[in-house]
Amino acid sequence: MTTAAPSPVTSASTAQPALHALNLSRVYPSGEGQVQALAPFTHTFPPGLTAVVGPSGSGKSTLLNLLAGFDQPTTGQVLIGDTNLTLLDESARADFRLKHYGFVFQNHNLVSILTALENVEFPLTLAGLPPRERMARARELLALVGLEARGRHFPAQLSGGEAQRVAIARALAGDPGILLADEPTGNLDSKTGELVLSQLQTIARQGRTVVLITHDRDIAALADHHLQVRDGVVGVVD
Ligand SMILES: Nc1ncnc2c1ncn2[C@@H]1O[C@H](COP(=O)(O)OP(=O)(O)OP(=O)(O)O)[C@@H](O)[C@H]1O
Repeated sequence: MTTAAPSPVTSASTAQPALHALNLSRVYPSGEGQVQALAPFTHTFPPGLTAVVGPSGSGKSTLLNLLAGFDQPTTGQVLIGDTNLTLLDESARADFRLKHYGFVFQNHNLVSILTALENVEFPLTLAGLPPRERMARARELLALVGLEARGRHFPAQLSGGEAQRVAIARALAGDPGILLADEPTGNLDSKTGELVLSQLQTIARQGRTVVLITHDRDIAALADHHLQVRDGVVGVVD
């Protein structure tokens, strides 16, 4: 008996590599001295939704930037499956990110002159997918975030929550195993924020590793796993 392959939209199609932070730390120069933005920290981010909370300036974005390979650690490594992200040069890191990571930020950063559908299609165009395939996939992704009826709307015609859900659909275009979200609900009222969070939960339940930075404790409470950052020290909250 043959089993149909799972749709790439409903489950992350690539084998799910674990995301490991190994003795990861970051020290920044500050005036004459230094600031330890992140103290050495070892953790495996499991598939599912991990919320990272902590006060302003505690080191959350530093952690996310290191996990993404946007910034290089002072000590330690980021391992994704067999790949040591920290040892890759900048262009190889960018390449790896394109294939394995999706990003959602506080501002949805949608292109204002493109429709919702075209915004989701955009990374697929860059990836060289033929027009028919990329439109079909963009439609599936919009449906995944419950916005199949909004494909022709421009960002200015969408609510903040809808625009953020389009941004989530766009982040999933490359079928990444890892989704990093920095305050994606920061500009939304609490009800809309919970709706966006529920989309992230759906994505996480498909086997992806989703890391969510948030100031909002109610939003964080809905995650599967919890980390707290204080003065650069990361702790697991049970
Ligand atoms: N490029 C940099 N150079 C020097 N110091 C930095 C740099 N980036 C961050 N820092 C410092 O590192 C510490 C952690 O900053 P980080 O941005 O990670 O905090 P955060 O928890 O994300 O804050 P927020 O919630 O306000 O975004 C802060 O003291 C910050 O001033």
